Amino acid sequence: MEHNEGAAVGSRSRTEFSTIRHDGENSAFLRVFSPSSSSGKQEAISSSHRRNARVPLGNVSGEIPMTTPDRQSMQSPTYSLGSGVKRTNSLSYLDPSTPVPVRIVDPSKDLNSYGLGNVDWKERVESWKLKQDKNMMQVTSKYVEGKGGDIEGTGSNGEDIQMADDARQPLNRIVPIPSNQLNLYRVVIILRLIILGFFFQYRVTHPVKNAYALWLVSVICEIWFALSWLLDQFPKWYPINRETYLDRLALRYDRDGEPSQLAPIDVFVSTVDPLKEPPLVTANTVLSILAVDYPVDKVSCYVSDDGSAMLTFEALSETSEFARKWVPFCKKHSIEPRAPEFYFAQKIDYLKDKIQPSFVKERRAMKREYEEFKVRINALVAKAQKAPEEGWTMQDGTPWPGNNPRDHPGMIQVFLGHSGGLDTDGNELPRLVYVSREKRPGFQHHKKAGAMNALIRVSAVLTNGAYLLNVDCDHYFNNSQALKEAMCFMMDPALGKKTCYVQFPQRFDGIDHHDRYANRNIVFFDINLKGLDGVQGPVYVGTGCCFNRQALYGYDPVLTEADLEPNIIVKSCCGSRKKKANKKYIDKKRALKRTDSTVPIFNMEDGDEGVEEPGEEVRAVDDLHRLDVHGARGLPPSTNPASLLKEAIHVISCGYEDKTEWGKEIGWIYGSVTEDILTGFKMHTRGWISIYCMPPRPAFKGSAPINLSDRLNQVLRWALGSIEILLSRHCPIWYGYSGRLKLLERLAYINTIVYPITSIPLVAYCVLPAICLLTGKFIIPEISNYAGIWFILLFASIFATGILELRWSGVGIEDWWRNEQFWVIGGTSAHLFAVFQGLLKVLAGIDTNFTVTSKATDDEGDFAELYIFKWTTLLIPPTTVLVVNLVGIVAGVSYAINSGYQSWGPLFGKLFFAIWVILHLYPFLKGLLGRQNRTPTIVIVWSILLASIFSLLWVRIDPFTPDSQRSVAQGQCGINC
Ligand SMILES: O=c1ccn([C@@H]2O[C@H](COP(=O)(O)OP(=O)(O)O[C@H]3O[C@H](CO)[C@@H](O)[C@H](O)[C@H]3O)[C@@H](O)[C@H]2O)c(=O)[nH]1
Ligand SMILES: [Mn+2]
Repeated sequence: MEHNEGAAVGSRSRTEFSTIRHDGENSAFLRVFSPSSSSGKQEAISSSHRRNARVPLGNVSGEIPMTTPDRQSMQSPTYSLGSGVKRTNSLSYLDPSTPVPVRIVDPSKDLNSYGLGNVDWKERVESWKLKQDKNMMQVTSKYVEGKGGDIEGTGSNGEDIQMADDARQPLNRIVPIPSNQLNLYRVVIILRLIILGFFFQYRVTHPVKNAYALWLVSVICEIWFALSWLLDQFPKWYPINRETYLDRLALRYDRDGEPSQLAPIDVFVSTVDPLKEPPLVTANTVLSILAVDYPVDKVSCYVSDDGSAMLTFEALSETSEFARKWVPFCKKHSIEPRAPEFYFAQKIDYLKDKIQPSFVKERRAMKREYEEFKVRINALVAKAQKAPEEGWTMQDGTPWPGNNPRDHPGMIQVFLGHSGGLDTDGNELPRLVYVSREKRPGFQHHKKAGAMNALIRVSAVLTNGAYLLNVDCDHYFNNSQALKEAMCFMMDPALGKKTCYVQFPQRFDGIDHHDRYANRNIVFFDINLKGLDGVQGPVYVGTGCCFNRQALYGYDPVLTEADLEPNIIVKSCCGSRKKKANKKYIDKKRALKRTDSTVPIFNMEDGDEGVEEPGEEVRAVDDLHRLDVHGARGLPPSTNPASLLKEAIHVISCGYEDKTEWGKEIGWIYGSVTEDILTGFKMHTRGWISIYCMPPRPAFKGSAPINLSDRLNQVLRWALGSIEILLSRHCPIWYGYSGRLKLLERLAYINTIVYPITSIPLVAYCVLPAICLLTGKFIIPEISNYAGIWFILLFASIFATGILELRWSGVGIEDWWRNEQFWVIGGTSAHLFAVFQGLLKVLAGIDTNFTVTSKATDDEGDFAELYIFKWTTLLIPPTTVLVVNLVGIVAGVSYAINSGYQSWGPLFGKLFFAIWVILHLYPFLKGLLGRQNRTPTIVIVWSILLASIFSLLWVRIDPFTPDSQRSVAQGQCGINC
């Protein structure tokens, strides 16, 4: 029975909101948008009603105190129904007659259909901006005072001066790649380009007479490959590395004994399916966030549950309890990583490094606590395996509102935080918020992008951090300093204003030693993204990314002429504290003042007289930097929590985004299953830059699908997402010519969306060797010495660029080779399907679904996962390519054997070609054959194959037959037998 129908009885006219108890222990409150009427019709309150809605606050404060630590009742909050308002039948309270242009992107647009959501939202955004501006001014004046004090007041103290000096040092710097490496690399690229020109000149002008079609196909393929090489190569022209200075960040914003000035950050975790994304995995991620090394009152963790699962909710409740012990333990002993599962999986050598006995003891106790926690979570999971007929019920007998994941009210519950009780050391914990946005049939929910946008709004209402960081539920903080790393860029005077996000590379646990299916994507993360970092910044990859809230709201960055300079700060820190550099700061300031109306007006010149003073430019930068300090927690403490929650529930209702720019210009952008690429692309076209941050200790770690079928499905989704973008209005080939997207950045985006198309020429090219072997024809006419040189040079230049690239990036040859292999495997399977599915989608309007990849809890160990074999149609094309080439080899070799010596020469080319294909598909073959103990099958197949080849060989080359006889035999056989 649907929860809706039952709950509708009588409740309809009684209440709007149900309040969940708020107990002393948990201090949690959940407000649930009440279920719809029995008719199942969509309902919501009108705006006027909503404002007047009386929230049963009395119930919130007058809770039954929890005296017994009864786990069950702690997990299942009780509802108490208060008197509310009547509902009306309007779907949403967006009043179409009220224009809500918060920010006009396109003035030609109808104002009524434009806006951030509604009047409330507009007010919110505007007050947010105002508050920020106010904060900036406060901080600025404070700083000016402080600065004076540092330099003159406590001037006698040398240390203080030193400190003040240090505090002005840049927070990050570009570590250039040695220019000799880079220059050689560039020279080789240019040479390769020239060689390629000559190569094509030869190829195009020398058709193969007896195999015209083969030649034509191969040349077309080669031209496409060359084009895609260009797209891939040139965005890697300016690779850079970066370095951060956490100590300077602390000196500047987080000094001991002073209130921290670090900006507040809201951290988002997305989860959807507790069966594929085990609650223990999510719990570990959440724990690593709660234990992060950042002022607790400046971190809030939002968990989006798109599956509206009571299991996720209860697991989170357990997690919040366990955090009270876990967080102080992490902080006391400064352990890493702060996700317990991965921390305890580390081997610790107790004999090394004088580990304190007290630590050993506490660690052991904590490990036991964690194991108990795990047992509780596993019990919840076990209980959740089979849903009761009537749906889940909470402890007090109230039905779980999310029983139908496609039709349920919005739910929010706040755990921990300011009023949520303290940890075992008596310290406050970061806020933890469970959010499950409303879902109703007939509404587009936009998958992950929709979930993220709901979180943007909820967080704006509840905590309003200046920055947002989002992770997938399986990507835990592996480095507790990650937020500070991001702040080294976001709070940097030179970069902060124009940086839309700081992307961290994705790193993974639990990948098989040889990374058979290139899951780690090392080439992409360590070569391509480093290259983009030197252009306009890395693409957004969906997780481990810290955003500027302003950029997500769709604002343009503050751009000035000085922005053409890559990183002014670097220059000053590298010693050239010259007048010229100094002038630039001043220029930049002026420009800023001129162009940016959002910057509060205060006299920046005041502190800046006497430009001659050494270090002055740095101070000027500091002033600039003041503009970058975002507001502290955006909400006054007096704000009524009940009304806030009410508003928060409202902003996650499913009609909320109707007729707004959410998903079009604001927030995560809709229209592709790779919402990440699209979202980042939009920001780059607005002129924002992004930053790639690779701390030595990886900031985040996730899990990846290590079995063949799951991996192919993941790659299929990514490729499909790219095709969706290619065929949308946001296609980087046509979109965004405002002059703010750098050319090389555009090339990179074009590359990330057209790459699936390469699968078509790739499949053709992989079948060609087999055809050649079977027909005895070839794609290249007999080669002259002159032509041969171009072929050899081409191979040499390809090889040389590869090697040099590996050198500057530090990527290993094995990773590179895996990447090459998977390029062929993915290309002949997933990418090919993606092209057709994508076309189908556009032509027939079939929606693509987001198939979430399962995250193994890795209890089996031994990479059992690697050998899981699931049949998918994706396997057919590569298998065919493989078999055809094997057959081709056998046919070719036996043919050559039959035709004698002179046929071996031409055969070589074809064989080489076919073997090239097979080598690339080798990991795929392994995946097809499954676990080691099933190998006999392949061994048999191979042995039969090899055996026949060798026996044939033996017969033909028979060393006992005299030469003369053999040539006779050849003559009889003829060429085309
Ligand atoms: O309706 C949905 C579907 C997915 N998700 C979440 O999206 C995330 C990514 O899903 P996953 O199956 O792990 O995809 P991956 O291929 O591993 O993810 C990469 O690629 C995705 C784009 O396809 C990005 O969204 C991810 O951030 C990026 O890590 C997970 O946290 C899911 O819970 C939702 O919140 N709602
Ligand atoms: Mn994932």
